[in-house]
Amino acid sequence: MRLMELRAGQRVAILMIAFAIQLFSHILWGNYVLRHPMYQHFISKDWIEWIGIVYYSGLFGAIGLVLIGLKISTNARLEWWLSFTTVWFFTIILMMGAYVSGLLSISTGAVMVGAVVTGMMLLPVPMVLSAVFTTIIAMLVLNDLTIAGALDYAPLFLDISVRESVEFGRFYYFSQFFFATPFLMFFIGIAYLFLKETNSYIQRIQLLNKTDSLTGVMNRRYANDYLHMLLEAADVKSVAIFMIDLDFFKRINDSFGHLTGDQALKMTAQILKKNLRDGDVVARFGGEEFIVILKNIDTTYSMVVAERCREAVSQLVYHSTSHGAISWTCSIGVSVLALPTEMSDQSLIRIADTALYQAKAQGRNCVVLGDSIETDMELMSHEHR
Ligand SMILES: Nc1nc2c(ncn2[C@@H]2O[C@H](COP(=O)(O)OP(=O)(O)OP(=O)(O)O)[C@@H](O)[C@H]2O)c(=O)[nH]1
Repeated sequence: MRLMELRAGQRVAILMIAFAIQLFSHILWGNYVLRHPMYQHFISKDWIEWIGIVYYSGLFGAIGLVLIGLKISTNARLEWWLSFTTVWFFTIILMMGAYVSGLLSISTGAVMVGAVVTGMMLLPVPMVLSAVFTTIIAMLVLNDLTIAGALDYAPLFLDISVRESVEFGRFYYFSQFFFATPFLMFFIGIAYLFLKETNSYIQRIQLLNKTDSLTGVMNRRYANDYLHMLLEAADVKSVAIFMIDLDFFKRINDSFGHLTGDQALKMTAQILKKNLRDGDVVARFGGEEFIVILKNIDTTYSMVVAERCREAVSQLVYHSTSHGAISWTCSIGVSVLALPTEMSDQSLIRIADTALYQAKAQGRNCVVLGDSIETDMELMSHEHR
């Protein structure tokens, strides 16, 4: 189950389960401290009882919100109210807890930051931000009242003379640590899941952006970018491209249907990949046209590889249930270029395209090498005109 795909109610439920666990751990802390004479002179019994009532009510409220969150189906209005109630319920109880245990304490700081970040991942951002701004203002006012002497600082813990002892110091910091840790673990866990999911979405989108959905090989945009990058790369000595076009493909579509045509395209893409090295790029350039881009390869070897691809395509057979065995061929135009060059990537493609037309004119199912020097001069004078 992905975090980002959860319904608003489910998100509220996750947040409230964590909150309920946190409140329960605070209640346990209160009961433990109250029962141990050693700690009793460190804490205010009245305040612990007061915050105990708040936390018990919070615990039941959180459980109620979990149940409502899991129960409501997708309903924009209900979801809005549920998220709104959750944000403010969470904020008010946390504010009360922060006041009694110290507005400037480690646990308050950790929860302030963590709650905002996690809240923005799970709940509507404007709601969370409005709660954050209100909390900041409330904290400023409470801090000011504390400084002015109208309120006690961290009233849960007893008076200043006790606060100065080593035992109290240990008790206070251990308590703060205990208050902050479960919250922090939850925040870190949610942030980790969120980042993991975001990264996998980004990778998926990047992949979809550069692959052809039918055949699974790269798309034309990627091929153009890659070729452009190769021509500029300092460590590339030569580039070869094959323009590959299936022969009489219209006939396959017309005689056996488009789905069979699609199968032929997929099988062609796969066999081309199989006959090339890992670093070579195969992309679908148009309808029934593919481009192959190879680097650091000479003309002789390019022709060997192109011939191997042509041969492999001609041996493909698609077994159709209604039409039996279907096979097809392809024509290939090759252009090879030593680098560095003044020539553009588009010129290199045009040379291979011209060679491809020649292959079609020569009867198809063959490989023709483009005359890069002649075409090069022609194209360059064309480009400079
Ligand atoms: N099934 C299928 N067919 C496609 C796709 N894209 C293009 N085509 C078909 O590919 C065919 C290309 O036909 P033409 O350009 O006339 O070329 P051809 O029949 O292959 O003939 P030559 O290239 O001259 O050998 C058309 O019928 C297009 O409809 C596709 O994604 N799937």
